Amino acid sequence: MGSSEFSWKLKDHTSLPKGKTVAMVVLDGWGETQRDQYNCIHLAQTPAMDSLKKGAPDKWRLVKAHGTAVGLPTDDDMGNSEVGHNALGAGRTYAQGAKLVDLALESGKIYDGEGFKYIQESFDTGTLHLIGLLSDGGVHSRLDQLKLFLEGATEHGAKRIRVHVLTDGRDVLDGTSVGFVETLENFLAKLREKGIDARIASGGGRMFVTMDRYENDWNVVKRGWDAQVLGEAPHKFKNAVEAVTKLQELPDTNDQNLPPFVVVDGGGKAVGPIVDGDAVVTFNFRADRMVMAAKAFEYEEFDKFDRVRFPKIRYAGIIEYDGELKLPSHYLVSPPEIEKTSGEYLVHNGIHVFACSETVKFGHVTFFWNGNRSGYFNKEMEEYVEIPSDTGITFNERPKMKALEIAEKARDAILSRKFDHVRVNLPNGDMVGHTGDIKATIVACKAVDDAVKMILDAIEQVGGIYVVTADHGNAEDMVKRDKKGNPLIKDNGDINVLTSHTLHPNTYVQVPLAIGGPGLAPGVRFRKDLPDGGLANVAATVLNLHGFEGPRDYEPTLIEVVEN
Ligand SMILES: O=C(O)[C@H](O)COP(=O)(O)O
Ligand SMILES: [Mn+2]
Ligand SMILES: [Mn+2]
Repeated sequence: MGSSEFSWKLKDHTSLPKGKTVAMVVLDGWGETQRDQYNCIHLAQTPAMDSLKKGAPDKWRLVKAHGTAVGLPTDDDMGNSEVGHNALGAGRTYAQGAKLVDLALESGKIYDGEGFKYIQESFDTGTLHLIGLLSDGGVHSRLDQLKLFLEGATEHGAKRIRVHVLTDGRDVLDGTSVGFVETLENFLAKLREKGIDARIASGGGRMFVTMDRYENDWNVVKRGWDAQVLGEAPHKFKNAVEAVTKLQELPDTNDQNLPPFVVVDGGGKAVGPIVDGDAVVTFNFRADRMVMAAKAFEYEEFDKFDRVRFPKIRYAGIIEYDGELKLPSHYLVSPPEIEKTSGEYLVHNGIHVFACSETVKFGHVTFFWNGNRSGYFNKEMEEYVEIPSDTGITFNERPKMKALEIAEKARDAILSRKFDHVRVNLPNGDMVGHTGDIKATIVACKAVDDAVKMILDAIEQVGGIYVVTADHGNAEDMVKRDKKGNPLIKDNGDINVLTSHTLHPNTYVQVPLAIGGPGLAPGVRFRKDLPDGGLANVAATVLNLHGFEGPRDYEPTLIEVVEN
């Protein structure tokens, strides 16, 4: 075989042995920053993670998990699970959805593609519906992209437009949704001045309406379907600003879990249900929380809930959400082609893989890890275990989530000696951090630490190796800060709670990376020459620990072996 021909076979590492069980533990939303009263990791008892830190600098270090280091448009973009797990699994960074949609809108190429031409067929007689997350969070979508697309679509023939908004408060501060809705309303008013019939037709909070993920709770998608397609919701308003303002006043309600509403005309009739002949575009560029809605819009055969009406529409995603399922079949921008991920290399090189998390993060260690592909590479070599998440609650109500159950599965997988690579995501720091509940987040961090301990103990027993890291920050800082890093305090003395991931001014967010275990060969330590290493460097590092060199096109390994 010529040297230019591709082979899945990895080169043997020059000095590191094969045959060690490697536990790959990802702490979701666990960053490193100052240890103050807003740092829930610091406030919690975390002896296992604290002891790993003592290994610095040879066995514990920080890695970048935000911005361009994970393929986001700028270094002012906080990290997130999608780009973090993509980088961890693929060993390289890719221009991600946010960036690809930016480029397609900027160049106008978005309007030349098959996907746009497909929906354009509806513009003469039908309505163009846009459904997605309304904020500038940049994790799932961005308002500036929505505005550009609205403008472009009208220039390319759209005459009647209905926007179905999902309020955020999770990637941006809670309470900001009214402002985003106002901005959009003003923008649509300008389109109306130009003769375009453009309005907001429905809405609801992202965690309660439409944006469920990994099939945790189809009721969430159903609520969206009822409002967007059927024009039915428990709350009816004359306009969306009034809707969001009023609904927020309900007890225990915030932007994330706002109940669904529809906008109605003077006669009480919904202004924008989706009907035969319409076009629908979901404008979130991130897949996980749009896949379920995409299935509802696309699949003829569908039994997840009663759709009542299945209109004959032209549906496109702003991007393709699942390359394996080819979902949706029409899309406006091609997704990053994430190929030859470390997970695929592992199974081609005889490594048995076990991956586990609970539902809300299950796809992170499978779908995202494997380059946005659902399913196994090789069923004989892999086992993916999903522990059902609690549904119908916000996670501050049960902050321990399923951390213990995940750790038990990982422990059993390690002790069974059937697997060489045991990968888990521990969701608590992130999922509870997003609720903004500091007390609950402290409990969450302790639960994560207990889980880490259980996994490290199992690794100890089998003489294995552990790698512990995180995908981005969240629980380590729960307050919104000014540019200098000082907490922003409201007039009434309350803090401005930070529900989103973190991006610490000056240092930016960095996450820990620790290696160790009895199987780690003597002399293995972190290199000193890659201080800017990021999550994408972890894949080659892990392949080394399995006894292989990383592929040549991967970001370099973070470890070296020195003579003792
Ligand atoms: O989808 C979410 O829950 C948040 O927008 C981002 O969180 P994640 O990137 O950790 O999933
Ligand atoms: Mn995450
Ligand atoms: Mn998160």
